[in-house]
Order: sequence, then structure tokens, then C-alpha cells
Amino acid sequence: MGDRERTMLEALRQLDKHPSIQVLRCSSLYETEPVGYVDQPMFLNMAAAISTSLSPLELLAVMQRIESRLGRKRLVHWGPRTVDLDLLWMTGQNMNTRELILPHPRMLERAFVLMPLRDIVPEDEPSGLHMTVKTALESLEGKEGIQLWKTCSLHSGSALSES
Ligand SMILES: Nc1ncnc2c1ncn2[C@@H]1O[C@H](COP(=O)(O)OP(=O)(O)OP(=O)(O)O)[C@@H](O)[C@H]1O
Ligand SMILES: Nc1nc2c(c(=O)[nH]1)N=C(CO)CN2
Repeated sequence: MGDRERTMLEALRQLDKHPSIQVLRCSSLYETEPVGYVDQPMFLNMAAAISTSLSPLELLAVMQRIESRLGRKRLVHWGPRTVDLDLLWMTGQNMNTRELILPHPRMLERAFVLMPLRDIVPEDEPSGLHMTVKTALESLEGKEGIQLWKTCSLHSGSALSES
């Protein structure tokens, strides 16, 4: 909801500003048809690769603080929201607790996750997933509901900008 692109890039800037987080790569932005609860406007989705010394739960807490600072509102399950930050996976970390499941349990079913991920995950990168992002994407339907919105790149000095 709201200025989706601006909110998303601000979330990324706030992550990068954290002393223990560095945003390494970010995908293009994609406009995607809503999945799950379909009677709502299009989403913008993107993926970013970060490096961090934080534990998974510490990172999740940072992400949730950023969501609330940016005025996250969600009135309907899987419905419209201002911003939603999900942790997809962390190398070497598998967990299944009430607060955090890693890798994210629904990521391989979601073209709106896999298309942006494909931009930033090298094809041969061992991810800890049981299949590559490319294979998962090939086996999915519904990719037609996803359009490139804007390319996005990281520039030197960690200033995030679009082109
Ligand atoms: N990998 C994960 N990334 C983010 N949140 C997670 C993860 N695993 C479990 N959670 C928990 O899920 C809770 C609900 O998250 P949220 O409200 O963002 O769900 P959602 O984005 O609407 O749905 P979905 O999880 O299907 O994308 C969070 O409070 C968090 O504790
Ligand atoms: N297109 C799209 N649909 C969704 C999304 C999303 O990020 N993009 N997130 C959901 C729950 O997190 C539910 N449905």
C-alpha cells in the first residue's frame, strides 16, 4: 500500500545502515499479481543478499523493527500491506520455531520470490535448498503474473539507487 517503490527502497537503506548488516546485491523490482488473497492491488517484490554477523533471530528482529518504522499495516491475512520483509534463508542455518522457519517454508512455491532471487543468486551457489532457484522456477506456473518494474543496482559507497 502507498508508495510501494519508495517504501521498499527505504527498507533496504535502513537494513544497509545497520552497523552489523551490509546489503551486497539487490534484484530488480517486479510488479506481481497478488497470490493467496487475490482481491487486492498488485505487489512490488524484490530480493536482496546481505552479509551480517547477527544471528537469525536478531536479524528477524531488525527486519520487524524496520517494518514497523515504515508503518507496516496488514488488515487481512496475505492481504495488502505497506511493507513485508521475509528472511528466505541464511547459509548453514536450518530452524523451525514459532518465530522463525529457515529456509522460508513457502519460498519455492512462489514465483514472486523466485524471479527476483534469480537476479541475485549465482546459478551454482550452494544455498542449502534442496533444488536450485532456476529449477524451482522452471517447475512453477503463474510466472506470467510477474512484470519487470524497474532495474535496481547497488552503487559504490553502499548508496542504493535505481536506474
Ligand atoms: N523465514 C521467515 N521470515 C519472516 N518471518 C517468519 C519466517 N519464519 C517465520 N516467520 C514468522 O512469521 C510471522 C508472520 O509473518 P508475516 O506477517 O510477515 O507473514 P506473511 O508475510 O503475511 O505471510 P508469509 O509468511 O506466507 O509470507 C512473523 O511474525 C515471523 O515471526
Ligand atoms: N504477489 C504477491 N503476493 C503475495 C505476497 C507477495 O509478496 N507478492 N505476499 C504474500 C504473503 O507474504 C501473499 N501474497
